[in-house]
Amino acid sequence: MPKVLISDSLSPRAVEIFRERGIETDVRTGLKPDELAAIVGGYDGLAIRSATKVTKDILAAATNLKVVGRAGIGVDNVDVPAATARGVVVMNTPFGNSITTAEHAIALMVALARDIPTANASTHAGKWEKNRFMGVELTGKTLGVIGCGNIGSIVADRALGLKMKVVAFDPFLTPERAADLGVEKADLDTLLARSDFITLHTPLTDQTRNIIDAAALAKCKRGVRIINCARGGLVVEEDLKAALDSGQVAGAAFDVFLVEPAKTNILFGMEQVICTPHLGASTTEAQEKVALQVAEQMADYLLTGAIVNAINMPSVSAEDAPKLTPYMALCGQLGGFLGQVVRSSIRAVTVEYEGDVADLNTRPLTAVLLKGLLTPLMESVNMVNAPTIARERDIKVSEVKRGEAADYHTLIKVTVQTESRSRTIAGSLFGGDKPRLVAIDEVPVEAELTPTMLYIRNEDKPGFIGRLGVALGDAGVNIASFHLGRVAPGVDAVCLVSVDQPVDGPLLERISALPSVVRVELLRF
Ligand SMILES: NC(=O)c1ccc[n+]([C@@H]2O[C@H](COP(=O)([O-])OP(=O)(O)OC[C@H]3O[C@@H](n4cnc5c(N)ncnc54)[C@H](O)[C@@H]3O)[C@@H](O)[C@H]2O)c1
Ligand SMILES: O=C(O)[C@H](O)COP(=O)(O)O
Repeated sequence: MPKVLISDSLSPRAVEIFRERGIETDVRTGLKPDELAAIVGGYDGLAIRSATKVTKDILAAATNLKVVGRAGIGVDNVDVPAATARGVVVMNTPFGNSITTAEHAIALMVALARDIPTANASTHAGKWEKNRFMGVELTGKTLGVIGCGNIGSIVADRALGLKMKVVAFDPFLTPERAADLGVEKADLDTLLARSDFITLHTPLTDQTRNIIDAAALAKCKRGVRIINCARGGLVVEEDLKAALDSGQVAGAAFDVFLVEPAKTNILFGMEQVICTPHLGASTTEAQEKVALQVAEQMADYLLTGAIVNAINMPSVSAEDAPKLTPYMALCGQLGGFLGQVVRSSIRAVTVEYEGDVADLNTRPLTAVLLKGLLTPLMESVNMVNAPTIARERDIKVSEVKRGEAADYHTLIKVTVQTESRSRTIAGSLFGGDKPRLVAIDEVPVEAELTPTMLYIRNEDKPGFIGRLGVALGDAGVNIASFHLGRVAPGVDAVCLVSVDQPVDGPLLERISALPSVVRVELLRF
């Protein structure tokens, strides 16, 4: 039974779902990195929010870990490349807290416009400073949205409802989508120059880090107000402080900080600054949604292999997972076969999917195939990291799909181009779910791949089969199945022999010395 550790504060729905699905679940929040490292090796899944840092060291200790589930959006607290390298799927819940976070941004904008936190504190203190607080109206004002994805577009929608004008800067926002949303697409400088309020909703990337710095702030309207509910690091906090001091920026509302948990910060104590402790996603509704989603997604993956919302793997629906299972086995075998016979470095891999299989999601199949191909050549390859390893090694991987198959209702043909030559192998499913090899280098040969096999290339001459049988028999090796293939009489032939006993080096040498044998390989599956 798989085991999951919940290491951040998740709604109890997550535990209920894991347990309903038969997954043993422990909840241990607030662990220090060394405490987490000490126990994480015992778990197949790790469910987190933003507090747990899933570093390289934690992943190295997580020897059984198969999946990290982020109940939320940002995965900047997870070392995704390290997880990928170790074959750990990282998944998030990309929509569960979007509305709630957008509402927090709007709440902060309204609070900034009317100075609500300071007025609240003053009133609680019995001061009744009615003349001290003079707000600004939102109607007719311009809101600049930096990053108009899920959350940014909800913020834009709500702001339009408040009768604001919305200008959006997002290189990936199409003009059609901007028109649908009712926002004006603009470049960053235009947004900065026109906005009365600016709200940030991008992930933290190399392009967005410090996107609001002293130079950007200088391009803003004097008296602009800035809201950041996305990630600390998008705004240079020192530059913002200087702009607040000079009056260039009238106010700022921050939910996220460069260093979190933010126990001290250069912006703390400034009257014009509203701060919340990363509460964007903290509503009952959003936390129920993300906990439920992450638990379902992780349970599906651990129990059925279905993959949804993974950052480092193509999706596989629960409906597709059982259909893909026999093809996964076939692809693993085809890749494994080629990986054991190639002799020089691989330049390119082409996978042709024909017939029924062409209608399926083939990306996971290619990933499994690459795993099979690379496993004999290097250590620690799995279907999560195999595509990355192939890319890093400059192996060009391509897929071709054809709805029609010539001789088989479903066919997967793999061509590996090495420095010196190309090799092709093809396989199909017999009876809907039994993997079968059907051709090697265009030579037809129908064979089930079993744990120990001899792959022999030979000249098609009389006497070969008898001599091979004698050699195996003399060594006490029983033939379980024997498959021959040739293009035409007398030309090169292929022989695949499944054997019941181990084949040692001297026996292999004896077989390769037999007349007519061109090459012999011992294959393991
Ligand atoms: N405060 C919180 O509690 C909280 C809650 C949820 C999400 N978030 C954060 O909010 C951010 C946005 O989340 P989302 O769900 O809207 O993500 P999203 O992926 O749907 O949208 C992000 C948008 O940013 C745009 N973008 C990327 N690079 C850009 C660039 N250089 N300049 C301008 N735009 C760029 C993308 O095109 C995309 O449209 C994430 O960083 C997420 O972690 C914070
Ligand atoms: O990226 C997110 O989903 C938010 O930052 C929410 O983080 P949290 O789950 O720690 O509140």
